[in-house]
Amino acid sequence: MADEVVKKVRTRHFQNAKANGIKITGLTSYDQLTAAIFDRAGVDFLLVGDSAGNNVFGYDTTLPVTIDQLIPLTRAVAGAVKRAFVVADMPFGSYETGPDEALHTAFRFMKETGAHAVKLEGGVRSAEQIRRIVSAGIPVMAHIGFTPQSEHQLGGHVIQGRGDRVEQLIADARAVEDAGAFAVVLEMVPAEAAKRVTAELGIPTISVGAGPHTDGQLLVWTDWAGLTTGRIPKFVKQYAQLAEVLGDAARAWTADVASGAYPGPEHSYED
Ligand SMILES: Nc1nc(=O)c2c([nH]1)NC[C@@H]1CN(c3ccc(C(=O)N[C@@H](CCC(=O)O)C(=O)O)cc3)CN21
Ligand SMILES: CC(C)C(=O)C(=O)O
Ligand SMILES: [Mg+2]
Repeated sequence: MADEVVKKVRTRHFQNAKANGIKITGLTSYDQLTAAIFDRAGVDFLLVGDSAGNNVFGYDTTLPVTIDQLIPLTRAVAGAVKRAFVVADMPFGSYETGPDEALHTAFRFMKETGAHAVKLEGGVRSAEQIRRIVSAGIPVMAHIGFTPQSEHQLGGHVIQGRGDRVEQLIADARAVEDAGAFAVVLEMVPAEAAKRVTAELGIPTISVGAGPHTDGQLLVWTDWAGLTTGRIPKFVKQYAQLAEVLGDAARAWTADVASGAYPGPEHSYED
């Protein structure tokens, strides 16, 4: 039987979705098993986030994550999808010094992983980096509002764009659109601020903790699936309780091995 032909998600899908009022969905993914599951379920894009720092490597923040750590994870995700659009997150320290460094990093992800786009943090401060990467033919997803790579400067996990500071958020949004980003993630901003940005921009907005009035939604998969055991943000809705499921399985297995219930004859080989 011939392989099923699937229409791949492209940047134009993001644009068409905004034009037609169809919501865009994204989850993070760091491995081929979850990538294939989310792809088959119809999630539009998979972000190989530097949140791998917390979720794969066990760091407290995303700051220590390197390009060399993310490349094999991104390759695994890109290799596992048939339809989803794969975005490679550029880690802290891989683009801030200027457009040359940013383009060099973007080239590494595009050549070595099979990702379809890159993402980097920052609005006005990252506009020249975005412009240079886009000029080389690489789609860029921007990320403004709360930007985890600057959490020490921002003073922790603080909601951005409240009150008067909505003007800075709008300036950041305009700067990334003007620089050529095809979409922009808004993280931890008030719903009304995200609504204003969404109305004022031509490119789609993706909310992660930015309320319902954006063109799409994104969550960190381990938060969303109840695998994260630490503090999870208010904006997360858990769609499964994987930590509980796996903990129960591990306890049942341990007990079965202790009692001799596992392995049974059906799990053992004949001579
Ligand atoms: N999208 C996203 N960004 C992150 O930076 C992030 C995640 N998800 N998930 C995993 C960890 C956990 N993080 C967080 C971020 C915020 C809160 C939190 O509780 N925030 C408060 C609002 C901020 C405050 O006033 O402290 C909240 O009520 O949501 C918790 C964990 C950071 N990490
Ligand atoms: C939370 C999203 C936007 C992210 O950058 C990540 O997972 O690394
Ligand atoms: Mg990130």
